[in-house]
Amino acid sequence: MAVIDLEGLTKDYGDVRAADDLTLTVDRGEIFGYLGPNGAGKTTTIRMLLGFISPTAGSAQVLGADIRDRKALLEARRQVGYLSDDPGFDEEATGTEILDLHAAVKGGERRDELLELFDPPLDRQVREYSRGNVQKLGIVTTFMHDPDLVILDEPTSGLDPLMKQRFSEFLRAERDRGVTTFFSSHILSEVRRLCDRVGIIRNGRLVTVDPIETLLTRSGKVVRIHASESIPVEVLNLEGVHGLETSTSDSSGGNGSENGDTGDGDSPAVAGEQTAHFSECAFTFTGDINALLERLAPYDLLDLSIEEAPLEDVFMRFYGGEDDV
Ligand SMILES: Nc1ncnc2c1ncn2[C@@H]1O[C@H](COP(=O)(O)OP(=O)(O)OP(=O)(O)O)[C@@H](O)[C@H]1O
Repeated sequence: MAVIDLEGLTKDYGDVRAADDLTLTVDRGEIFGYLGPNGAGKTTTIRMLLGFISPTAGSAQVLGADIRDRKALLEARRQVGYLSDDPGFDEEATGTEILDLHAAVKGGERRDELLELFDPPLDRQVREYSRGNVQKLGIVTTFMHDPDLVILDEPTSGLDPLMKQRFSEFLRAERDRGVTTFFSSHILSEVRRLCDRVGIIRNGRLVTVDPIETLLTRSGKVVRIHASESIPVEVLNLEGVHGLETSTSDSSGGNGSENGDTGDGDSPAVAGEQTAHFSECAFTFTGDINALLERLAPYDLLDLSIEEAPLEDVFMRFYGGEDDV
């Protein structure tokens, strides 16, 4: 069942189209990552889903409520937890006072349990809080009424690595209980660790919505080879070799070069002024690993590593090119 359902959702601020024809669904029990750089339209999308601003066009449903139906959305929002990128707590109030207020408005049956995990200094005024403590207080207010859906806008900003880890584990446990998470972020490593599917938004438009594995598969592997002998570069004239960098201690091959995409199937793997041989190389590989190993089999390798490409590379692939990626 779709917990969030966007259909052509669009928002204009004057001349700025902050959200452009967004269509996607988030299913029950899913952690959905909503990735994009600053100004991409993430917060605008979230604010429409919560009814803070109205769409210019299109529609959306949250827990079955049409966001344009004020009464239905208010009712649905009782089951929603929202962590803003700027919680805007009353600076004069203490943590305890803020939690009491939230509990009075929406309930707080999980308050104590959450405070065991995320422990802001409750007796102090929020004005004395560090960014991380504000965030911890925000996490408690978001989950304390045991919502079915949580919408989190950059939820880990300010948290130290230990707290980030704790928050990740907590979100996974919530998912196992059937809680749905819509998680906006520009931090790719945390999306990789946490999310089941990822939507990438850029200039208000959804560039792609994919399972995280698909993004990682598309991004390929980083391959590094170290050989005890010189290998002809032609060996890597293979579909799926990108950004080949070679070096050699061998006098026959020069000192190294970057060859760019080589294995597109049509063009020769090595054109122009590359080394003819290499003893060390690194490249991104989106092709068939078996074909690569077959090519390398005749050579004496000292080391071979095949690692997942950093998600940053995936991001660059979507953001680095032309407008209509
Ligand atoms: N109230 C507003 N009036 C005019 N333009 C706005 C308003 N709010 C946002 N925008 C513009 O809409 C676009 C999307 O902004 P939005 O805050 O949704 O992006 P974001 O992805 O959440 O960015 P960030 O990661 O920086 O929070 C930006 O160009 C922004 O300048």
